[in-house]
Amino acid sequence: MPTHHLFTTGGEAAADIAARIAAILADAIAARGVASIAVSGGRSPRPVLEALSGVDLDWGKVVVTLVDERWVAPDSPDSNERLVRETLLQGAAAAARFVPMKNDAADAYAGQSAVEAAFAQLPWPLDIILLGMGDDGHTASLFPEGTELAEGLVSKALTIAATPPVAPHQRMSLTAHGILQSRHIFLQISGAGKKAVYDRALAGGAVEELPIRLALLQDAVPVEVWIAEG
Ligand SMILES: O=C(O)C(O)[C@@H](O)[C@H](O)[C@H](O)COP(=O)(O)O
Repeated sequence: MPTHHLFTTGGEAAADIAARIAAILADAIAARGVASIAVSGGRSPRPVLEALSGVDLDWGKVVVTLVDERWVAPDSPDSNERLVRETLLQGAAAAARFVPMKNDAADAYAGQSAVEAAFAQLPWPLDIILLGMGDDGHTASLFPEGTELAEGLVSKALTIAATPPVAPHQRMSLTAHGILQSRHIFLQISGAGKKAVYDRALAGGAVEELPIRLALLQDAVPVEVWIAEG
């Protein structure tokens, strides 16, 4: 059962998530000399990443990567790498080592083996995986009815190339296996619509129906969920 943190506004939730992330990263540096986090893209993480950027941490010992990426140029407005560079990797936090999920391959399928090789070098288990959830219950780029969903749930690889059924751009995503190679899973939920989907996911059922269940219906990795009303 996840631990829940309830807030009225997304801003309050974001500040609290950033503080929790900072504390875990600091503990990881103290214990192992390195800290690692994979963050999601989309809208939800932006205020978290901005708040985290201002935290006093030994950023040179922090590895930052992504939960998923859209297969677009790193300067595209749709690039999650761009989001992370513009928000988190500023000021002192620019000293963190960023590991991209996109390379120069013509498409995500052609680029996957090089991404997998780069990800194999990360310090697994990662300290924190920061997930988001779509209105359809997808997490990372593991979409309900996605062609690659079944493989993404059982693969022993860390990453998978995928084409979303509806959303734009080919994706590179962590697999379920990759997401569960972590010490902490954090999830951000905001608004009544997503809260309803979240409650349905938590109540149990097929992971294929609501892929966020891959994180919620397991007890190997502790999960914390920040729920904001708006
Ligand atoms: O790059 C992405 O699109 C994601 O990582 C994706 O899984 C995201 O977390 C959800 O779609 C929620 O997105 P919002 O936070 O924008 O609602």
